[in-house]
Amino acid sequence: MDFEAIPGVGAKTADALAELDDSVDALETGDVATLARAPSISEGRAAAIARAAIRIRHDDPGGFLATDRSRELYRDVLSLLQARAVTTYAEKRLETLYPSATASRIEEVREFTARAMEREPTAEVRDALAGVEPLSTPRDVAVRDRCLATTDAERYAEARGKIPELPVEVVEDARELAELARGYSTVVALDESFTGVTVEGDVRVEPDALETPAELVPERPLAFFAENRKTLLAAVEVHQVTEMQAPLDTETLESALARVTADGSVTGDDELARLTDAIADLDAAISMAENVANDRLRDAIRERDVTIEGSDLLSLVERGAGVDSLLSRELADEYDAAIEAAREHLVETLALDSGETEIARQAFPDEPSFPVEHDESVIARLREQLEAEKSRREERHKRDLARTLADERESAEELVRAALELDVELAVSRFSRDFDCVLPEFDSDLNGFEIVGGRSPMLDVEFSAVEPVDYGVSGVALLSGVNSGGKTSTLDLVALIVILAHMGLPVPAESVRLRRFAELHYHGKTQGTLDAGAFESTLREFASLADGEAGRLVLVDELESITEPGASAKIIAGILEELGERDVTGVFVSHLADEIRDVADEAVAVDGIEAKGLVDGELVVERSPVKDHLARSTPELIVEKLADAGESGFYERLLEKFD
Ligand SMILES: Nc1ncnc2c1ncn2[C@@H]1O[C@H](COP(=O)(O)OP(=O)(O)OP(=O)(O)O)[C@@H](O)[C@H]1O
Repeated sequence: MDFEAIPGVGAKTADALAELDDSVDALETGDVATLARAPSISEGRAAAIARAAIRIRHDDPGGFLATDRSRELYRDVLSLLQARAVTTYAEKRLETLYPSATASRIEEVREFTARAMEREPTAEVRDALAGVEPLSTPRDVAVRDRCLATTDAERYAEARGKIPELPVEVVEDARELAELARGYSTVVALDESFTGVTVEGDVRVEPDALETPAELVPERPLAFFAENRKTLLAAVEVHQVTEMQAPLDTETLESALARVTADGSVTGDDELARLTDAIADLDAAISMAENVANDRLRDAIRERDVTIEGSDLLSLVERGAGVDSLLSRELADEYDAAIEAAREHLVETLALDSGETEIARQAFPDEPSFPVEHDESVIARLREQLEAEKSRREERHKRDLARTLADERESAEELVRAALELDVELAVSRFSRDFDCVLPEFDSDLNGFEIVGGRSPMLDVEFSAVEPVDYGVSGVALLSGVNSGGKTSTLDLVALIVILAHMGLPVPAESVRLRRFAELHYHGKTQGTLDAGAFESTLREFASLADGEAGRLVLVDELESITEPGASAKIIAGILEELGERDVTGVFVSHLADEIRDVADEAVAVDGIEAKGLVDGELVVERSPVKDHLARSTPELIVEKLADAGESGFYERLLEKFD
């Protein structure tokens, strides 16, 4: 794949992507976690690359979010979704969902969404997902207790290339092979010529061994399962609690994984456990056995009255004969019993088998001496024997396990991928459930949007307290209304729903119909009057807005705050006229609806968020804008209230000015 064809991917990034085994697949599926494993590619960049690759696939020019405010809202939407993901993978993967004007992309995500909305995000599955992580590549395996042997230089090179995990040795003859067998628990001879040769130790002649590397180094296929054991088990659990169809037999995988430890060794075999314990306890057991013998002998000596004949004493003194000879004469039986107790202690503590017992018994000398000391070379031999037995047994188990698991790697990868993808679906499902969402309906006959019962999850009130808003606009409209009536919140709601709809996601409303927009231009409220320079550049921005392509949705919040009210009304009227002539949908929030209507050449639609009245000094607002209705302003409402109270004729006369 030509990575450089992806917009924003230069030669360096393309090289980094090429270093990944599965970058093509990751780009195809939007697997941001995998892409971010490429050298020097951050997660944010990986998400941008994945989005760019998706855009190429859909021939999508991008740029739907045309202003800072619309981009800001998109980030907010994304955060709401990401907060509902369990795994980091899903969080990153959600970043590949972006608002698009391209039908095929929207449709692709809508199919995913329809599936996602069916999913039940139970606490059980979320708990199971907490243990699932993207699979990691196992570190290189190095085996030290097994080696390959050959007499042939070419064969040597081939073995080094094919089996880098094992040491490969060149030998001249059977004698050197035997020597090698003393240093390794298993030697695999690769030459036919060794067939029939008998040497001591575990030496196998296998001329075809290089053809079956997994038999030679079962550690190779096992390393993947060992490294990813926890994730694989969690992925199995995810499949079990959701009753999702698994791509492999989960019971077989579970019982195989129960025999692998995270560091790649095998467990679950009593004999192996015995050998492992014996090796670990050997030093402690030998010194305990020594103590047993010495304690017994010490007691025996202490209790004994020794009568020594003069000639013996003379011989001891003159010839420097050791006390040992006296010991052997006087305490031979006690010594034998003490040594027997020490040997038994060693054999029993380490649970040695008969072959090992034979070696272990030699650790204590038959010749009496005090204090009793073990023979370290015998213990070294015993240790070697135990370690060799352990290695061979372990290798056999690993080979068994490798046979069970080797062909399951792809299915295991699929198992984890499915669990991680489920988390992406569950995040969408939770979002949809938390905010009572529906899938919106795209309708090419509309020149705007129709929202019924829309509730924004981004307000500064609890979602349960958010009042539903019905609002629809076809063409261009002004939105008037009382202060704090919810005009900005309505624009936010429209933008939020439009962004979600163009991402292919469900929207927080009872129902939504809308046209597919080309771009979203949302201009938030400007803070205060602009100086001449800033005013000029804002005006330039709006000129390009008026000239831009068809099919846009333009949302503008109180543009009048950029300059004095009279000039603002004229500017807004001018922009509305331009937009009205093009195929653009627009909502302009303004307190100057009356003034704008006065200076506009064409009729301007005005909707209004109306206050139903004042209760305890608080406005009671009907949040859904009333169509074709200029809402009364807050001052007007207050004057009206005072006039109704009949306190002074002044209020009645003042009220007339508002008509
Ligand atoms: N649909 C709604 N449900 C519940 N509360 C809402 C809703 N819409 C708005 N509000 C509340 O009203 C407050 C004011 O809303 P908003 O800022 O949108 O009003 P505004 O009409 O734009 O005000 P201004 O004229 O001062 O710009 C919000 O902070 C929110 O607490």
